[in-house]
Parts: sequence; structure tokens; C-alpha cells
Amino acid sequence: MFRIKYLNKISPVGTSRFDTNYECGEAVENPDAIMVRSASMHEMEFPKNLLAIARAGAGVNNIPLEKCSEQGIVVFNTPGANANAVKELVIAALLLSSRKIVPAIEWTKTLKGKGNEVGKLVEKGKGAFVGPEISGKKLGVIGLGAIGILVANAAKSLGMDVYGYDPYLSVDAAWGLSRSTKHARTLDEIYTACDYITVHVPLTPDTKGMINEQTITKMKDGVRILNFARGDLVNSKDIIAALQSGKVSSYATDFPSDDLIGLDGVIAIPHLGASTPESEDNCARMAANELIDYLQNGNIRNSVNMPSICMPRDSSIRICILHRNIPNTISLLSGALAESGINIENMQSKSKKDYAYTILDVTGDVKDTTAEHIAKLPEIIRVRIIR
Ligand SMILES: NC(=O)C1=CN([C@@H]2O[C@H](COP(=O)(O)OP(=O)(O)OC[C@H]3O[C@@H](n4cnc5c(N)ncnc54)[C@H](O)[C@@H]3O)[C@@H](O)[C@H]2O)C=CC1
Ligand SMILES: O=C(O)C(=O)COP(=O)(O)O
Repeated sequence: MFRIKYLNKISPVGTSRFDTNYECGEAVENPDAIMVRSASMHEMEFPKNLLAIARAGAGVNNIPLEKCSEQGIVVFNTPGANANAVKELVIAALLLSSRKIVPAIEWTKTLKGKGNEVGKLVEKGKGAFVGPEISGKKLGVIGLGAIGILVANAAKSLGMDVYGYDPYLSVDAAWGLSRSTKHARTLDEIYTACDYITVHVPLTPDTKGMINEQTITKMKDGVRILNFARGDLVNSKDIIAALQSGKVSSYATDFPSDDLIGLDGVIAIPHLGASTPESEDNCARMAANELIDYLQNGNIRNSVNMPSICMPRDSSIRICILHRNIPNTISLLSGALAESGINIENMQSKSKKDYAYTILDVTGDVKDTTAEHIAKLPEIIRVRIIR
């Protein structure tokens, strides 16, 4: 029996994947795995038996990754599962930031009760809400991952001239990107050329505050900035000053903060990027499948802190070992198993930065003490035997 704790509401399309071998819910104690969306886990103490955390979504800045790695907790996310939902909201925000739609709707409400005058008042007042078309304008997309690519391609099909910047662009991503996207080799190319700039990078120490006074200065006067990635990518104080001076004409964000709410030029949306039934279902399904395959088979797919390994199961006993990525660990492991008369039938080992994962399918008399014996070897973080 595995225990799964939910820290946020997770779509039943995912939770229904857990059969009677699982006890699941928000009240579950001492879990073997956690499913989470945006709840912050930084202050949490993790139980010793916690094996995995699945983020039903993309961003993992709410999870203490280093602490998880040190404690042998595999962290999964669901790459691309909510990308279309975010893309659609970003396209809406491009138009909202251009056409003054929100203040215009608010103004229209003030005409309530004016009876037959409404039509005349509309025609008289609409001049205050003129805004440019996006067709033919330059859009800079920073971060060409699952979301950035969809945004770039959709903007292209709406007639925009799209510039993309991503120094770590994956080969798969490159295949998906419209060939007409202009390759910006530096951020400055985006900053100086673009009328609209949209950010789609993860929040990390490197990207925190990347949109700030210095970078805004390089941008075109009247630039429109969109942030549907994470609030801390943009320095609030600096963007507010730039809005007030007119340097930035609009800031659309999915991450409202107290200082931004209600300011002229700010379009603040309550983190709705992934809030569609389709994306909630996709993320939950993918996250649940990742957990099930890890808990039952030791397979790792889409982990952000550990390498991916998927090995089909046969009738052997499986030993799963999370360890540090240092030379000689594999030979220590095989030596320890040989001493206990255990034969390795199949194995895979992969590393990711400082950590590595090894799956051994074995035959022989595997006792529970075997795991304890291996766990005492240097640099071993966690050992699990799956029968
Ligand atoms: N508003 C919302 O509800 C949602 C927000 N997000 C946010 O959007 C971010 C991106 O999501 P995905 O596209 O799904 O992730 P992804 O991992 O597919 O793409 C991120 C891209 O950013 C690139 N990148 C990393 N550092 C960079 C840098 N310094 N400069 C330029 N590019 C850089 C990577 O190479 C990668 O291609 C997430 O990390 C999350 O914070 C994601 C989903 C929903
Ligand atoms: O996937 C992401 O990174 C998101 O920001 C979506 O967050 P949510 O699952 O809607 O709380």
C-alpha cells in the first residue's frame, strides 16, 4: 500500500489512476509520495519514507530541489502538459495589452442606466481606448521551451514578426519552432528590437529580476511586457517606475503583487495560465503516471533532479539505488551483490549533474538486509528493493 498526499486540488483524471493499492488524499500522513501544484514546500519537513514529489505543472520553484536530492526524493514535473493553456492566455494578454480592452470594458459599465443615450456616449467616448494592432509588430520571446514555442508560432500566425532567444534551446524544441522565427543571439537584440516582450523561462537565481531598470532602459519606448512565467523574473519597483514614466506602456502578468494591483498599465491576472480543465487533466494524468511508474517499477521519467531511466520489468527482483555521481560506485555495488550471491541480470545507470540512479534487475536470495548493506556503501543516498 502506497500513501499519496495532495497539497493542492488535483484533477480526478489523475487521482483516479491510483487503484486500491493506494491510499490518497489531502489528510494522508507520512506519505510515500506527494502531488502538488503551486503550494510552497520550502518550509516543509519531509518524512524519511517520502520517495517522490510530482508537480502537476511545469515550474518547480516552489520545491526545495537540493534538499530533495540530498534526501533521495525524486521530483517530477509534467513538461508541456499545460503549455497550450498558457499560450492561449498569453495571446489574450497580447491583445489586452494593445487594445485597452480592460479599461474600455470598465468604462462601458459606467454607462449603465443611460438608456437611449448609450449608443451616442459609446461613439463619443471610444476615442480614449484606441490601441495598436499586433499584426506587423515585433514580438520577442525569451525562453523557447514548451510554452515559448507555442507562443512564438501562434504570434507568427497572427502576423507578428517574432524574435526568439534561448541559449539552451533543445533539439526537439528547435524542430517545433516556426522557421520564420528570428534567432536572437543576445537578450539585447530582443530588448532593442521588440515592441512586445514575453518571458517564458523558469525562475532560478540566474533569471530572478532579469527584467529590471537596466534592461528596461535598453527597450523601445512604449514597450509592452508580458510575464506569464513567474513574478520574481521582473523587478516590481523598476517596472512600476517604467510604467509611470511611460517607458513601458503595459505590463501584463499572471503574478499580481500588492504594489502592482490597480496601477495604470498593469493587467494583473490571478495565475490562471494553467487553469483550464484540459491542462489540469493533462498535468494530473501525467503526474500520477510518473508516480505510479516510479513507486511500482522504480522507473524515472520527467524528473527535474534525477536522471531518466525506464527499464521494462521482468520477473526479477529490482534494486533501485539513488547515489552521488562519483567514480567506482557501480563496481562497489556489483561487488556487494556478488558477495551476497546475487546475480545481476540487467542494469541501467545514468547520472544528472551531482546525482546518479542505478536500476539492477537481479536473481538470487535478496534479503531485506541486502538493502541495508548497500545503503552503508559510501555515496549511496537511498536503496529500494521492488519485488
Ligand atoms: N502562468 C502559469 O500558469 C504557468 C507558468 N509557467 C512558467 O513558465 C515557465 C516555462 O514553462 P515551460 O515552457 O513549460 O518550460 P520549459 O522547460 O519547456 O521551457 C523553459 C525554457 O527556458 C529556457 N531557458 C532557461 N533559462 C533561460 C535563460 N536564462 N534565458 C533564455 N532561456 C532560458 C530553457 O532552455 C527552456 O527552453 C515555467 O518554468 C513556469 O515558471 C508554466 C506553466 C504555467
Ligand atoms: O505549471 C506551472 O508552472 C504553473 O505555474 C501552473 O501553476 P498551477 O498548477 O496552476 O498552480
